[in-house]
Amino acid sequence: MAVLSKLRPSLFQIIFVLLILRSRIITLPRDFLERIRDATAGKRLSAAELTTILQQIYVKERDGSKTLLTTYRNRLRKIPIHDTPAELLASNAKYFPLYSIGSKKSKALLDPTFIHALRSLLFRIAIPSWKSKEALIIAIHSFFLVVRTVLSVVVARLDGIIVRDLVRADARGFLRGLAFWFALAIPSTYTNVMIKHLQSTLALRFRTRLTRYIHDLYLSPYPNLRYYRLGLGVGASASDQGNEKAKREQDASGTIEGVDQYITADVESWAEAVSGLYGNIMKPSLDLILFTSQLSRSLGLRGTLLLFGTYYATVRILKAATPAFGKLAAIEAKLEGDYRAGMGRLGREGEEVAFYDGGAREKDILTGVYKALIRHVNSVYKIRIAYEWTEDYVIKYIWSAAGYGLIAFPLLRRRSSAEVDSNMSPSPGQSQSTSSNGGNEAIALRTETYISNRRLLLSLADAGGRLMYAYKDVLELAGVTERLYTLVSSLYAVRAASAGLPSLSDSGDDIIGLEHVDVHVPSHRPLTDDPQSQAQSPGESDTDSSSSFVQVPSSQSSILVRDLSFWLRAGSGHLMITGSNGVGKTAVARVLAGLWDPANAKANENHNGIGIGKVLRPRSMLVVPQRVYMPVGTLLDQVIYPDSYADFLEKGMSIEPQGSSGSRNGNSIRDILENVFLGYLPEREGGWSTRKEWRDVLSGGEKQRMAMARVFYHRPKFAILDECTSAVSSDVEGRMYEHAKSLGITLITISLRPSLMRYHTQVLNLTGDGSGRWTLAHIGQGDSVMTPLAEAEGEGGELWLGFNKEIATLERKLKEVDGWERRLKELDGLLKVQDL
Ligand SMILES: Nc1ncnc2c1ncn2[C@@H]1O[C@H](COP(=O)(O)OP(=O)(O)OP(=O)(O)O)[C@@H](O)[C@H]1O
Repeated sequence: MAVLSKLRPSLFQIIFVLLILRSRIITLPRDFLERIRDATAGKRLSAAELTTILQQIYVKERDGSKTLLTTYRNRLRKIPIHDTPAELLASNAKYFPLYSIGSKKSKALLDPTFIHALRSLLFRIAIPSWKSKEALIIAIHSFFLVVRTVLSVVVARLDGIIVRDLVRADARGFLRGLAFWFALAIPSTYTNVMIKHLQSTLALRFRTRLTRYIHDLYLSPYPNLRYYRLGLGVGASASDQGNEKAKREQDASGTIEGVDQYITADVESWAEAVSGLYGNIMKPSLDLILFTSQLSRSLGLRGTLLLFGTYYATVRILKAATPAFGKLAAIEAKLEGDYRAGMGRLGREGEEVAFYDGGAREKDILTGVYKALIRHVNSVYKIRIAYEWTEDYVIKYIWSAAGYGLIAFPLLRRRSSAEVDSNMSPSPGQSQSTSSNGGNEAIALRTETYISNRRLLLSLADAGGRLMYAYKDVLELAGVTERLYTLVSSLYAVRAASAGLPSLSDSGDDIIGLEHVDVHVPSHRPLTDDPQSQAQSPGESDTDSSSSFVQVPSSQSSILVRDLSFWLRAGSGHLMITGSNGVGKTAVARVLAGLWDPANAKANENHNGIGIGKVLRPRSMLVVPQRVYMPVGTLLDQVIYPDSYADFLEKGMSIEPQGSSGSRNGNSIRDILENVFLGYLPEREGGWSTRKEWRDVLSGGEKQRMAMARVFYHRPKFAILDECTSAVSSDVEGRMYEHAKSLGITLITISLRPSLMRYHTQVLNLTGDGSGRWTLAHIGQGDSVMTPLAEAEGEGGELWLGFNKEIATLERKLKEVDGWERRLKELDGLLKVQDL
């Protein structure tokens, strides 16, 4: 009762009112609620307004942040979104060096690398500061956990008191105890609900923090382009000898497989595991401390020592029986990712598979991947049988037996002292009834001690069990932590395009070109072959991990084009790049766009102005790739990509032409579509704001024309067109080329079509004989054939002489057309004379 008296009625009242408010037992009238919503969340929007908002998606704020526009119950909702500051992303890099965690001992719970990884993810990303909302939630969560433990002790005591009053046949005491019991139930249940709620909220917040952080890293703009360059082969250092799994997980090229699985499922599992783990460790630990201190009062020193002995034995037994849950969880996540990636691929390439009628083959592939997953999950289940049996046996039975022993100990001790007392005969003044009353009281008190201790012991067993589960959870968390850490550290390890090279982008905005560049297929390898130096230890985390990796030619033979030099000033002409398939034409575009670094990029360090491996990359350029990308969104989004609707509005452009049709300035999206002969699309597809799977809806040629529409919308100074009109008819292709030139766009075309040559002034031919040779020539007008600018010997030159001869022949024939027409008229005249 002493414990209960400490709880003031005012606390109960406060909790009760809070509980009622939270559970919304009192509901306010609907009209009244609507009025409150109108006042706080703004007026209801019309259908047109809703459509506009859905199209706009977000507005840009002055401070660079964005406000997401969403609708809820037909009202506008604004959600401010702040990107992770670039300085924070950069300063955190030192906390994520590349190394393989969880190595050597699979069950090593306190493996320093795991602790480092967990600390980095937790305190650098999930809880960025102690003033963050997450920290506040943890504080409130901790408060409820403490309240819960205190309430458990109170309940155990009350339990004992109720039974004691029952044994005493004290009706008033029993009813009073019952009243307290009901009163205690309110804060107890509320506390339980709040603990669960706060845990879920915390998990969600962790997930959001991590997701945003990883998005900011992964979808980094040029020059990092991590979403692209990660796929080129800068993965975690899989060469750490102890980490077989990491090795398996990275394919031969060193990329991380199934990044989507890491960013979606793994982030979610990690957030849930971490938030759950806090409660699962904190609560039972508190229980253990508090219950043990409560119990030790009645158990005495020997009993308490026995209790600790039981804890120790339990930990030893279960540790020995615990399998490597972390590893198993990580492998399961990887296999899940494989299966998910397989399904995703089929979804994307459905039509291609259907043309081949490849369903059966795809089924085989997917079944194989699924079987591997199921085999693993099954084996985990089997491994768990032995573990869970041991756990159950130890926690339920050994602990219960130890509990009985511990409870019996003080009771039997009291009994033996009572027997000593009873052996002494009662004094003559003592009546029989007094002695029987004293015996009843003793039994009642013993029952109270027994019931309270038993409840505390049961709670203790429960706490012990949960701690053991928490141990298993930590092991599983280690697996997901390893995967997430691998992802974040690999993202940090991705080197920016030509990082550290002074040459890139300093060409101003007017020149595009290459100076003595060796083009190669990039292959990322550690600077050193010594595996120990690649897998850093957490202590070495201060070193910049990104400097450990460089792009190096995988072998000399992988050089596609050697010592390539050319440049083009905006408006000074147009270049065509040609050569046979696989010779490296697109590779040249990749180097120009900064996706691939030149093989000899580092060599220009000491080259006083003479650019070796130098890329002249203007800011205003657009590359239109072979495969047209169609983003999710409206028809308008297809034209303006990668601009958003907000950017489109900012540029002051309109969808439909302004003013009369005669005074069109070509600035409207309608005009742009007309120029690529897609003017019919808005009407056909149901308007500009129609959302469809455009990849499937548009034909191959239409997609390519749409890609050209993007060029006309953005009007870059330079456009690299990589066989992006191969499915377009030659007349439309020609007109699009003419229009691009009329907009002042300097073209670099990669194509095998000789007919396109007429739109260019220079031609770069990659010979494709394995030597990396090339020729660059002017395309002459009229009779003059090409003029070599820089020439290397090879067969490519002959090909170009052939093309130019053909052009010269065609042009000669065109000149003769007038003569033929004159002759035709003469013949017509002669025939008419003969008829007369
Ligand atoms: N990411 C990559 N990983 C490995 N090899 C690659 C990669 N990208 C391209 N290659 C190789 O580089 C070579 C040149 O490719 P590129 O795409 O530049 O050829 P191309 O001349 O444009 O060919 P095509 O005319 O067929 O489009 C090819 O042999 C190709 O297999």
